[in-house]
Amino acid sequence: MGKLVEGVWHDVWYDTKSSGGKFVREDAGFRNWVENKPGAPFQPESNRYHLYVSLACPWAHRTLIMRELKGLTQHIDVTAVSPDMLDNGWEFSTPEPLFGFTKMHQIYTQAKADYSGRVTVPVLWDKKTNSIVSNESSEILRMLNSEFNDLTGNHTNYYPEKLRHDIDEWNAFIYPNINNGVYKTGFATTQEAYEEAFDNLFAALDKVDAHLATSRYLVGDTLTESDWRLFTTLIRFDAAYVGHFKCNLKRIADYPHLQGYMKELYQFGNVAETVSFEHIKRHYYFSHKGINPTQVVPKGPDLDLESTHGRDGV
Ligand SMILES: N[C@@H](CCC(=O)N[C@@H](CS)C(=O)NCC(=O)O)C(=O)O
Repeated sequence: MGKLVEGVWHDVWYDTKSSGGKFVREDAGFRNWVENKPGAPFQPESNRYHLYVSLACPWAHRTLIMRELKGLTQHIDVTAVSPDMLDNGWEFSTPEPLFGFTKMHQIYTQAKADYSGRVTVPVLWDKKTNSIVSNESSEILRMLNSEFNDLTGNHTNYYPEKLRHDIDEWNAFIYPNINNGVYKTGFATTQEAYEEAFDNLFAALDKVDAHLATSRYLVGDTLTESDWRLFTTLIRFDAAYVGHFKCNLKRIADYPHLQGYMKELYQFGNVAETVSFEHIKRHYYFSHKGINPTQVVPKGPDLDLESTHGRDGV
């Protein structure tokens, strides 16, 4: 774990001292867009882009899901990093295919030799300009959702115009309280910061569970990007966050509606193939030595994800 400072790798853990024990996530550094319009520098083209992900990472996972849902698997290839993120940050267990690099920070300095900032996944790489289009998953998600439609013929829209208000509202609620809420709970270094994040997280899960009692998905009966953004945290919850991040008031399996909802999304299309509990458990329990010094990875839990989700009547 570390960061680049003017192109040089430094091994440093997150600074929580300057924020009273609270974990504060840094903004992404590359914010360009693939756009299907004349003259745009990043055009949607088959085999032009490469997606670097971690199968453990919830932010990267949502881009991987969108790539599947939008029929982009034969147009955008993927490289997954090793689940172990230690002194060198994210690494490749075998050299990655584009340059033969063994470390993710080399991809960043290949794009910008004097880059300063954290080296995060996902990264959408452009083979044509030899640069990073974006390392912000929420924006990569939108590009995959809409900009490659002419190429794939897949016009399913997970961010439709008429539902944007509700989708934006759910995203604004779920990101700080749930997606990042589990990290704020797990990375807190004071009792107060931990308890505040913990209370906030479970209040948010209670609210979503109650909503799902009468609503098939977050926004009525249409599956939207908000569902996929929530899903990647839910699917990691019982396997990693309950134990490793001490998010242990309840498991998702204890929630009457969240559990069935999560199972329905898991069973949707090829989504199950994007989920790797091996990477998820190994990454969290093995990489965060400050939290789990023995690096022992738990064998369980036994998750029941294949049985009927029971959501058809909602
Ligand atoms: N804003 C980014 C956040 C991505 C992110 O924080 N990814 C984590 C993995 S789950 C990471 O790569 N962390 C490495 C680090 O912070 O040094 C996004 O959503 O794309």
